[in-house]
Parts: sequence; C-alpha cells; structure tokens
Amino acid sequence: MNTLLQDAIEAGARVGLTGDTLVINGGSPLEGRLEIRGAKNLVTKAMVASLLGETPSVLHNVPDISDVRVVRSLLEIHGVKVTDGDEPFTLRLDPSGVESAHMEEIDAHAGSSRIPILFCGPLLHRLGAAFIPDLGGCRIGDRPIDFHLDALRKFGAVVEKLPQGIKLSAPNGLHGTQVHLPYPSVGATEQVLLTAVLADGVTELKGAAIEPEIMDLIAVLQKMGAIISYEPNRVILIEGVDRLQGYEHQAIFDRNEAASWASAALATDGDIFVGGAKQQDMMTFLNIFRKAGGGFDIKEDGIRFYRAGELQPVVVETDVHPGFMTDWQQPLIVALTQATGESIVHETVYENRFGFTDALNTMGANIVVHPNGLQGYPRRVPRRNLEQAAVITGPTPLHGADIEVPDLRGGFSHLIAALTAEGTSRVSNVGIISRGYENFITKLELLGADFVLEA
Ligand SMILES: CC(=O)N[C@H]1[C@@H](OP(=O)(O)OP(=O)(O)OC[C@H]2O[C@@H](n3ccc(=O)[nH]c3=O)[C@H](O)[C@@H]2O)O[C@H](CO)[C@@H](O)[C@@H]1O
Ligand SMILES: C=C(OP(=O)(O)O)C(=O)O
Repeated sequence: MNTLLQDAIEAGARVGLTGDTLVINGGSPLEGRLEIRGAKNLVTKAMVASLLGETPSVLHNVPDISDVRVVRSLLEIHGVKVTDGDEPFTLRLDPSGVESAHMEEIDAHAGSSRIPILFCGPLLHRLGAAFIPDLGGCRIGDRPIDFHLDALRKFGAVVEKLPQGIKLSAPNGLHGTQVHLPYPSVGATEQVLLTAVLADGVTELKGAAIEPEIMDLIAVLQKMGAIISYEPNRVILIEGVDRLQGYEHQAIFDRNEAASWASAALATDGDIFVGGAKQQDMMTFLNIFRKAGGGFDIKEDGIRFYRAGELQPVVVETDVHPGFMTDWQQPLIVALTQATGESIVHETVYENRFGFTDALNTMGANIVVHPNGLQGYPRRVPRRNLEQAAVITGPTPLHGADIEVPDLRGGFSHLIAALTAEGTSRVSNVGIISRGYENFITKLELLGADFVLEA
C-alpha cells in the first residue's frame, strides 16, 4: 500500500468516516507486534470526570479513536479547554471555563456515541442544568436508559424528555440516595458514581457493575478527592464531598482490543504480540482462548497470542464482569468457525448482537442463531428474556465475499473473517471500526495483511 493511500485511510479513520471499503486478500496468517493504548470504555468516562474538578486534569495513554474525538468535542462545546499534553497520547482537560453549550452544537452530536448520557451528573453539579442529545453507540439491542434516569431522579434531578434528547435540572440540588440497579449496568453504575461524588450526603449503590474500567474510573475519582468504597456483593458506597480537584492518570489498557487481536491470531493461524495487554483483566478470556486451542505467553510488556494446536469447539456465555465479556464474542466466533465440532455462544447481555454472523455465513460459515436462546442447556448464567444463542459448526473454510460492517465489534470480526478467507473480500463501512480500534489500518499493515483501500 502506498504512503498517500495510507495517509488517506488514517485521515478517514481520524474523522470517523464510515464510507471506506477495504479490499482484502485473505488466507495468510497475521504475524507481528502491535501496541494498544487506553480503553475506550475508560478513557471517554475519565474525560467526562474532568468536568467535576476545580483544576485541570491530565490523562495519559489516550487512544486516537473517534469516540475520544466525540467526547473531546462535547467537552469543548461546554467550555472545557482540551489540549494535547506534553507527552504523546496525553490530554490536558481544563474545566475552569465550563458553560452551557449552544443547542445547535449539542444537536450536532446526536447519535454519535453513548457517552453524552454521562454528562448528566457533572453538568448538573457545575451548571444546575443539562441537555443531553439522543445517544449513539452500537445498535446491538434496545439499549434503554431507564436505570440512568431512575437513578438521577433519586438524586433529585428533574428529567424532561424532548424530541431531540433529554433536559435535566436540579432545582433543589443533588442529594445522596440509595440506588439498586436491576442489572449491573456499566453505564448506570458510572452515572451513579459521577453524580454521587459531589452530591450532598452518602449514596449506596447496590447491584453495581464492577468491570475493570469502572474500578479505574473509581481510581480517577479517588485521585480527585472522592470517597468511594467498594463493599462485597456489588455494593458501592460514595460519601459526597464539597469539591474535587483535577487528576493525573494512566488509563487502563483496552482489554477488548487485546482480545480482538488475540482472536485474529487464532483465526488466521497467526502469531501476534499485543504490547500493553495484561493478564489480570483478561483471565476469563484467556481461559476460553486456551480451551479453543489458543496459546499465549504472558510477558511484562504484553501478551503473545498464537494457535497452540488444532482449534477446539467451546461453549461460552457472555456475562458481566468477571464473566466473558459480550464485546469479546464476535471476533472469537470467527476463530470458532475453524474449530472441529459444535461451539455455542450464549449472548446474555444484549438482545441483538449476532447480526454480524449473516456475513460470515455468506463466506461459508455454518452459524445458526437462535433468537430466543437455547432452552435446556446447562447454564452458569441465569437466563434473561433478551437472550440469544449462536451455534457454530466447524470447521468451514471461508471464502471471500462482499460484506458490510454493521457495528464496532461485528466490524472487526468481518475484518478477521476476510483475512482468514481464501480469496478476495470487499469489506465496506470500515470507518466505524475507528470508534474503538486505534490506527487499525496501520496495525493490519504491520501484521502483514494484504489489502488496499477502495475509495
Ligand atoms: C461505552 C461503554 O462502556 N460501552 C460498554 C458498556 O455499554 P453500556 O454501559 O451501554 O452497557 P450496560 O452495561 O449499561 O448494558 C447492559 C444491559 O443493561 C441494559 N440496560 C442498561 C441501562 C439501562 O438504563 N437500562 C437497561 O436495560 C442494556 O440494554 C443491556 O442489556 O458496557 C457493555 C457491557 O459490558 C459493553 O458491551 C460496552 O462496550
Ligand atoms: C458496544 C460497544 O460500545 P458502545 O457501548 O460504545 O456502543 C463496544 O465497545 O463493543
């Protein structure tokens, strides 16, 4: 690939363009070394937390992904001065000039990400009012925000639903409260944390999500002066304080990106060293990866992933932490199409997260999706009404096809499928992948992938 073309693709990825098509010649292993940076699912939230401080914050290990650019822009229209730090991959966020944004500027962010909902608490504390545009993020289910709004009302917020979003005010301030989440929602837990830290009094959150990215957000908030304790059985206690300062923090690595490249090594019979990956937060993934025939070497500075033998079928149930994360199943399923026997993936977190398998079937895979889940199978995770299951029967050689990226993780799995398949594939809409995978085009090139960009 020539340099101009490379620059063009990277520029496209930087602005989050969605129209690009990669023409991929598959069938060769991905081999080499790449570095990953901070987690999309922490960095964006830590950026929002900067709104709560009275002094500037400094965030290290920030990836160049489009979700970060969306949050940066939202912070900027609210008067936060966001500048590149002195070191690479560092942002300095100065909230001293926070102000109400103009409606049309906020509107421009409608549908771009799910993070705007987390501006509620911080903006209510800083300005007494907030307007949140309609949310974006991956279309993988209904993705309601009822837990968020119920919790905000308990703190004393008044919520008004408008056609373009929601309007919030807190005429009597925000007060500590008791919240019991019906399901350990990541976003709703973060909503409670970001609201409770400056609320008047103590908040008890039951049924909290405890993903590593949430623990890292708690670390950020503690650095700012918050008092948060994590009790047994998913209970978090937050003692509200009067003021918070800025933080300096190194974001936790992106375990979703690490798991994606690991699955790419497994599917293509490759060998990939993922610099920055850490064992501790990937243990559940590593167990399944090993059972599926993957090998890994844990090093101080990252993890090497490869095939250790014949691929084996596995049964996986996605779950909240410390379970197998829903964002890991799509890339892994591509590898499972090459395993001998029947694998089953029970998707218990979202109700519509197997749409990407249609494209895999057109490439020769044998994947049957059961929209209401599979009854009668022994299960570790209690069944939820929204559950789906995919049965993957392999091995099935994959062949090239024209496919369109539907969402972030499904999109990455399409890339892996095209790289695994014999022949040529046209993968369109790849810009979406830049929401969560920094410079994925450069990384593919580093790993020896054979592809060109079709304008
Ligand atoms: C930006 C970010 O961090 N995204 C992650 C976050 O998404 P997100 O925070 O949106 O996911 P949640 O944990 O909130 O959602 C989990 C489940 O709870 C339901 N729910 C959630 C909120 C609510 O008010 N009502 C409700 O019913 C959802 O529809 C879903 O079925 O956690 C997910 C689960 O680990 C990951 O897949 C996403 O990558
Ligand atoms: C579902 C995801 O992200 P978001 O919540 O930002 O849509 C994801 O990262 O796979």
